[in-house]
Amino acid sequence: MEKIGIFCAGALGLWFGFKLQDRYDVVCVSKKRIADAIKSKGLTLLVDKKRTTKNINITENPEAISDCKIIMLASKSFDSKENLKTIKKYNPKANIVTIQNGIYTEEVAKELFDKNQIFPASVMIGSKFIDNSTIEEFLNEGMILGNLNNSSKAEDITEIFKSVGIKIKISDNIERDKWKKFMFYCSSATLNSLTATLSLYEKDESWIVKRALNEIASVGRNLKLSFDIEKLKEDVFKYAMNFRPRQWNASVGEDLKRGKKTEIDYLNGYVVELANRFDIDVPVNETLYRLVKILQKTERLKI
Ligand SMILES: NC(=O)C1=CN([C@@H]2O[C@H](COP(=O)(O)OP(=O)(O)OC[C@H]3O[C@@H](n4cnc5c(N)ncnc54)[C@H](OP(=O)(O)O)[C@@H]3O)[C@@H](O)[C@H]2O)C=CC1
Ligand SMILES: CC(C)(CO)C(=O)C(=O)O
Repeated sequence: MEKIGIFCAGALGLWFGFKLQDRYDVVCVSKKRIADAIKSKGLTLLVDKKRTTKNINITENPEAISDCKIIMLASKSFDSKENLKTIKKYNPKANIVTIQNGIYTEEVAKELFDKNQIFPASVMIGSKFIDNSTIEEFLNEGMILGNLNNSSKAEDITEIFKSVGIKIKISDNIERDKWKKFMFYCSSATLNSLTATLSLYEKDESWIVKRALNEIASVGRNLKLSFDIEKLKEDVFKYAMNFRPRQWNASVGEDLKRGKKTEIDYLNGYVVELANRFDIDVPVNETLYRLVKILQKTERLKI
């Protein structure tokens, strides 16, 4: 049986660990506070107020990933480089699934690993911490997985996820699908993080979503992308206008509420960085970016 490692399992990584351990040999590597809590109480998943608790294999020792065939990197983007180096140290031949929002982690992974070991995923599953041993699923629209080299391994990994009931599709162009999520995040999820809005189709929200997407497309036109950024922009806008979550706690907002560092430098901050490179103005993305940075400092949203 394939052994699967969830490296740096937090809100989303633990969700995957919870599902995958039903059929596979899974080890989650987490911070000590989380590993200790789950070892003593089990991991509880809350879905629509229903609680299920399971015992999962969890440790804070990174060596535990050394015999895993598949490793899901589940840390935040700002930790990607360091954690990919740790994976390389303990298991240089592993197949690595990257679930980070944004497009940065795969860039680093390509520098450290062979392309056919990297399986980028775009995840539309929302999970947040209630406490160190309890997570809540608040959104489940499934995920898309792809690979950087044509290989049948992505299909095998997809089957593993499917076999435990995870909604998953295989991508015919994972660069496009990662950008799709990146554009949705920067235009819409950052807005949810700042305002708690659930209604992107309303006048004020759609005004921001549209302009943020136009700016990202203008930046994207300067890059060598393998897809039509104008079409993707239209697709993301349509998706956002039809998005009807009952609950939505975007991760940047969750981090602001907890007084934790956010991934904004790799989201709207990355749009700003690219725009500066090409001398383009991206005022809506830059404002969203700077607002998150200010809130990180003032802790105004901290509960
Ligand atoms: N949560 C969600 O709904 C979604 C998240 N994503 C993406 O998934 C990624 C993970 O997000 P999320 O689960 O919310 O983030 P979390 O912060 O909840 O999880 C990451 C965990 O990794 C831990 N960590 C960091 N370094 C190490 C290490 N060396 N050893 C052990 N643990 C470590 C962190 O600890 P500490 O907190 O102490 O730093 C944290 O507990 C992000 O890139 C996000 O963009 C994508 C879709 C949805
Ligand atoms: C929950 C979801 C899918 C959209 O906001 C997400 O990617 C995140 O918040 O990190």
